[in-house]
Amino acid sequence: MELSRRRLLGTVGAAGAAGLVVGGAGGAIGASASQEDTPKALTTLGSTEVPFRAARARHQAGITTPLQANGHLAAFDLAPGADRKAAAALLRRWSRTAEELMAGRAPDADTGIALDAGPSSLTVTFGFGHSFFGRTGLAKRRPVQLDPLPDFSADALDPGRSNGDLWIQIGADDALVAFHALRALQKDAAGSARLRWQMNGFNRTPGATTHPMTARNLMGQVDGTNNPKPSDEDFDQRIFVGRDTEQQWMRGGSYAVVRRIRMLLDDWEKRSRHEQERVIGRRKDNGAPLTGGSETTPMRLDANGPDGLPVIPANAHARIAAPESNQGAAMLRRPFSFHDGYREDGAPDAGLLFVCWQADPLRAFTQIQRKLDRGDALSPFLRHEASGLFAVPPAAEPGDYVGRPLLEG
Ligand SMILES: C=CC1=C(C)c2cc3[nH]c(cc4nc(cc5[nH]c(cc1n2)c(C)c5CCC(=O)O)C(CCC(=O)O)=C4C)c(C)c3C=C
Ligand SMILES: [Fe+2]
Repeated sequence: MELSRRRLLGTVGAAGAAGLVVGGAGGAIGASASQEDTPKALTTLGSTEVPFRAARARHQAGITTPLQANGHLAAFDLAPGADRKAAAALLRRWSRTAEELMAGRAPDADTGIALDAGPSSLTVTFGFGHSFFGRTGLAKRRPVQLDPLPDFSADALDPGRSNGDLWIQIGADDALVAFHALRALQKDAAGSARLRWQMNGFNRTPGATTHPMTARNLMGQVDGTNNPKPSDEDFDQRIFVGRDTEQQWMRGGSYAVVRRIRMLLDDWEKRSRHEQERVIGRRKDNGAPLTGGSETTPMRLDANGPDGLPVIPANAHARIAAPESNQGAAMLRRPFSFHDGYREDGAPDAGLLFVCWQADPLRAFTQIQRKLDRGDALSPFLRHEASGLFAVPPAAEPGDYVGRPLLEG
């Protein structure tokens, strides 16, 4: 089976370069598994590889990488007695495993879960939580940006599903590839760290729509339209830590805020489409602002209707969260939807694993969430149930592991 996977992967480069698409993913994989002697090229979905360390980018994969269809978020706490040296050894193991898996190679003593599949845009991203620094004797190297987030009035946070010493974000366009990575990394942690919490998410599968589109969330809204774009002049400055940071090990890194936000879908779905659109300030069908145009047309926040009232209501989510309402603050939102079955009252336990990226959480997430907390029309339909804040260092240098400048610097 190992030989088969390697032979398959050997065809990836040629297939990918030629943009060859071999039917659906299931078809290609099914055929290869049953006909070991005649390996076929992987689909482009399966063969797409995201480099563990990009040649020019300093940041880890999984921040500006396009959203994948499957995601796992996991937080670990160091085991009692595990010190800085043990943490360094764990990050070394994790980095090696992540690099192998992202290249579509099986790690040692593999479970076989992802056999036959290519890398499928797998990304693995590592971060450090506030508590990590005290436990490893590195309190002096803890960035102020990791100071705990303030309490918000609508918070109903579960501490057991919040924060943690170490955080991993996994994304892949194949569910087995994503789970395989989660298992491999969890096994690597044995003896050094134990799982604190773990959450599973999903997004639309690439190829499900006629052309690439902004994702929809479980409320049915086009979500992600007004994200900062890598082509924006101030993108790097907003999302990645700059050279003037006190903690040089974070230069080129970013801060991730993670929130498990349950949606009160029974209440939401009772509202008319017109009401739902006024809650956000954008149309549901194409994501265009209520002031007209297409999805990418800027909102006209100063436009009034014939009744003299703002066309985009004063409490519309997109208005309150916009940089214009927040002294220019912006973040890169990169969420996964979640559905964890049904609650006792029959309501879906579903919503958004909200993950956002910024150079400074105080000036981005906290600034905006404070504003939303005071009068966002969307808030009555949401419950913030878990929260985390993590320092995500830059990518490892070749031959190195993520976080070495912190752990050995
Ligand atoms: C603190 C930050 C934010 C939280 C928490 C949040 C939750 C949340 N948002 C939606 C749905 C939409 N959000 C949209 C825009 C938008 N949201 C935030 C911030 C938070 N959202 C920002 C900064 C923006 C961009 C504002 C702008 O510049 O225009 C939109 C509109 C489309 C878009 O631009 O993405 C939707 C829809 C949900 C469902 C949710 C919690 C579950
Ligand atoms: Fe939002």
